[in-house]
Amino acid sequence: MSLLPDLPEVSITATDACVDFPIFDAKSRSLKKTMMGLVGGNIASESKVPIIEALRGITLHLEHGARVGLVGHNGAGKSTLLRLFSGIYEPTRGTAQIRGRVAPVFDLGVGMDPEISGLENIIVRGLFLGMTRKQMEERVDDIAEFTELGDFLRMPLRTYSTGMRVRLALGVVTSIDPEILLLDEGIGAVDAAFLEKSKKRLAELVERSGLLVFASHSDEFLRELCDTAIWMEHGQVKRQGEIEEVLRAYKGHAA
Ligand SMILES: Nc1ncnc2c1ncn2[C@@H]1O[C@H](COP(=O)(O)OP(=O)(O)OP(=O)(O)O)[C@@H](O)[C@H]1O
Repeated sequence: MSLLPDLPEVSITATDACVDFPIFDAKSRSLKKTMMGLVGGNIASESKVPIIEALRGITLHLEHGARVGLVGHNGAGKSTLLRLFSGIYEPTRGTAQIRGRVAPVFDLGVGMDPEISGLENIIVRGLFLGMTRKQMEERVDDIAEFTELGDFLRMPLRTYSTGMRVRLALGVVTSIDPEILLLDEGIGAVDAAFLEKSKKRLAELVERSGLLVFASHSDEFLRELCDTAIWMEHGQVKRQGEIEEVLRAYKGHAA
């Protein structure tokens, strides 16, 4: 962590940050022959062990009020950037300073226990996202109603279908009050009517979050929740700016 003075209360500041993944069990000969594709990070092959340079030279500053969409091809570095912002990854080189309470929403199922009931999972998942037990107890009835799961909320989570689990997870996630909300797309498993209902709650969640970074392949969702965007390519920031402008440049490049 670097010592940067006078940063606002809620902010993300990265300076020349890199994240490398050394791959110890790769077939290095075939890797060297591989052409650089459109998809994926950069593979450095000068060293004995191939290194995937998932993020390279990331320099950016985001403050309270920022609503930033992340776009880019598969493997461009969007999820790795979100993990860097959440503190899950430390930069291999450079610095990343995160100020504020972070709610990382990457995998809706993380933090859920299959053996306990839906109601108990609501509390546990809330704690995992940085809420207190008291806050979650105050919200549990509202979340229960939103999920429309009825008596199933008293059944162990392992008895739920995928869509039922997503309903529960979305109910909890959209009830929290984060300072920094990091969203990775992954809410496709619910039926259309429930998704429509969730969009409103998601929009309200974003409204009360201090700072949002949202990785998605859906232009519609990005436009709904974000006003600026970052286009990632091969682990680098290719473009950053107003959302329509970045989407246009990204789409133009892909065509
Ligand atoms: N744990 C890991 N170990 C090794 N390489 C990884 C790991 N996580 C990501 N990578 C590599 O880092 C690069 C960036 O991956 P990342 O998951 O950040 O991409 P993404 O933009 O989120 O892609 P997608 O749109 O497919 O989710 C890719 O080349 C990927 O192979």
